[in-house]
Amino acid sequence: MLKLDQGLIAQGDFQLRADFTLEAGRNYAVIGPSGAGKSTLLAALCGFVPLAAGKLLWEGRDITDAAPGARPMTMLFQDNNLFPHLSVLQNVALGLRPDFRIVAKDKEQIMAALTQVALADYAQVKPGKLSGGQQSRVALARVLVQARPLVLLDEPFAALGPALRNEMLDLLKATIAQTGAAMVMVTHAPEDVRRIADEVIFVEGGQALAPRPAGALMDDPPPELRAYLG
Ligand SMILES: Nc1ncnc2c1ncn2[C@@H]1O[C@H](COP(=O)(O)OP(=O)(O)OP(=O)(O)O)[C@@H](O)[C@H]1O
Repeated sequence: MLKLDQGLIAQGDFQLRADFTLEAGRNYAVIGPSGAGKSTLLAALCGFVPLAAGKLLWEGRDITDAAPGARPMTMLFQDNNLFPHLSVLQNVALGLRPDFRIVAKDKEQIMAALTQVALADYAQVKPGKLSGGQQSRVALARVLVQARPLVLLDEPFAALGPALRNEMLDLLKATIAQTGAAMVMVTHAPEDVRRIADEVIFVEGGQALAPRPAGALMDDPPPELRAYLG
């Protein structure tokens, strides 16, 4: 589905090599030490950082130089990226129609996404009136309406307490699974890996290793991963 072919990502003096394929509908966790390059890897996949070498292929099509908005993926940002002056409905609508030209069918789709995240009654409310968990659910609804085949998340829900975080991760997994999208999530928490991931991309020593099945890897981690997990 998404192939990073002999990829090299450079940020100043920092370099990260990555060569792997992501399959449709799978959930991937990206883990590794602080500063190893997890965020940089995500930024390169979604086009905020160009590849210094190598190619990015989507179903065989070269998207190495495609602009972020032209890629088959969407990103859920840690801070939710909600606009305070817009209503919940308008914030979600931005995912569908950046020009706000919403027709009846779009509104139905937005309300369906808000229903999925249990916020249908909050469509006209401004984000500032919502709790942290509710704000995260608005951001998730915006991802859902975009219906892209790949969803990237960089430490989502980090601002939430443990119980709410787990609730959000479960909701995320269930709703994304309904769309059939694959998910790539950066996380620092081993328990998130077990909760959500089919496979793990371990980033360390200037390399993003190819995905490995999560259960087996976490049950019997290789020495570098064991050192990271502590
Ligand atoms: N804009 C930039 N210019 C130069 N170097 C950068 C830039 N952004 C990140 N880096 C460097 O790239 C390296 C990887 O950073 P990155 O944030 O991707 O790591 P990370 O694994 O996500 O870390 P953390 O777990 O702490 O968030 C670091 O050495 C960082 O200093």
